[in-house]
Amino acid sequence: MFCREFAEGRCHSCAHLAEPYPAQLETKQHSLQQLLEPFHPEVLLFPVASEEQGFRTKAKMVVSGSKDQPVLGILTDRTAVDLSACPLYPPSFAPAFALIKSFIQRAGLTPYQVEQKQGELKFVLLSQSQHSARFMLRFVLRSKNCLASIQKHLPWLQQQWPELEVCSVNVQPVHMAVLEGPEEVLLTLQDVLREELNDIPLYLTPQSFFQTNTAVAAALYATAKDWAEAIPGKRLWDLFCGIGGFGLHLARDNKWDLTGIEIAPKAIASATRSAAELALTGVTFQALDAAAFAKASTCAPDLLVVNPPRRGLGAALCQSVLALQPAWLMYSSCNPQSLASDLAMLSQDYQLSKVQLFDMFPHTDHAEVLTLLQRRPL
Ligand SMILES: C[S@@+](CC[C@H](N)C(=O)[O-])C[C@H]1O[C@@H](n2cnc3c(N)ncnc32)[C@H](O)[C@@H]1O
Repeated sequence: MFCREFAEGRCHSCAHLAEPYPAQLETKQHSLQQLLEPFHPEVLLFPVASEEQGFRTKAKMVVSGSKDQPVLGILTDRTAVDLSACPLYPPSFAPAFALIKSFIQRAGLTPYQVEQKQGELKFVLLSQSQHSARFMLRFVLRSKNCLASIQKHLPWLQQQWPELEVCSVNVQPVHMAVLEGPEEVLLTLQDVLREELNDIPLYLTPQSFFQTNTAVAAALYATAKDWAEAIPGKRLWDLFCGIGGFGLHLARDNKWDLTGIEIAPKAIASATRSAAELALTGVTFQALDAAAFAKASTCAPDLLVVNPPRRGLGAALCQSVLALQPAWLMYSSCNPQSLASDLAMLSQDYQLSKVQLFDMFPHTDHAEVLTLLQRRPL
């Protein structure tokens, strides 16, 4: 894949872009094998490859430059690098970024300048449904000072860009490297972007997590469903369920009674909507802290699915899992290091049965890893 910003040394986000993709995958698999060697995995499957470009369906752009010449991309050593032609995004993103820049000019949105603590527009966040090709756009602002201007000019943007389905403003007043704040102001009638993976409807909302590589996420959920098919039992928990990707795939044919737990209420509303659309019975989604839920539970599921943020499960939740003793544990991780720390605790009672790498983040050192663990015989 050719990238001008990489070739000319301005962007280093894809650290391994110069290596042929098969070699990148081989290196990642080798690192994973070494990292998980102490846990003696019974089966280490071949990695699931990604498309080499056009796979990233979610963009987080720092806005810099000026309101007349905005730059969407990254800031390295205080230099603005425009990434609106980044080949990681599908081809439909470049024209969308061009429209967003015109909109910034029209609405007079001054980019936030970190050094001077001046300006309003911090980030632009853009997601696209690969099912409908429609977009969700979010402006992260320092305050609501520009809100009226955004509202005034939004009909122009919608007219130019009929695929824009959801638009909102996030208010992030704090001067620190936090991407978004708690307050979200919805500007369109639609508040969800419908995605569909393996015939499962998923509803993306402004403040809910969704995977960055939709095609690899589809393969990940399909594999999780496959692995779960051979597992006996009825009770399934999906902790850190987000908008329900894992749980909904597994519960699709009503084999499992599913409890999905997630901290973000909007994500829980999305997951509940999908379950209703699929007419699933025996499914509950609740907005709760996963560790508190597990600690307060006395009855273990037969299969526990976990997909925590980068920090992993941590000691408290691992202790709850060891106390509950579910027969099977499926752990999907976006951070092999925290996965290994958690496995160091869990492996006292669990055998690592299967491992597979899903290359959600090509050209980087990051990897998504799906693992299946079975409780050792008592
Ligand atoms: C890596 S994402 C996985 C989401 C989902 N499983 C998916 O496939 O899209 C981690 C999720 O954990 C949620 N989360 C973070 N802290 C949490 C907590 N303490 N309890 C429950 N959920 C939490 C986040 O909101 C996010 O949706």
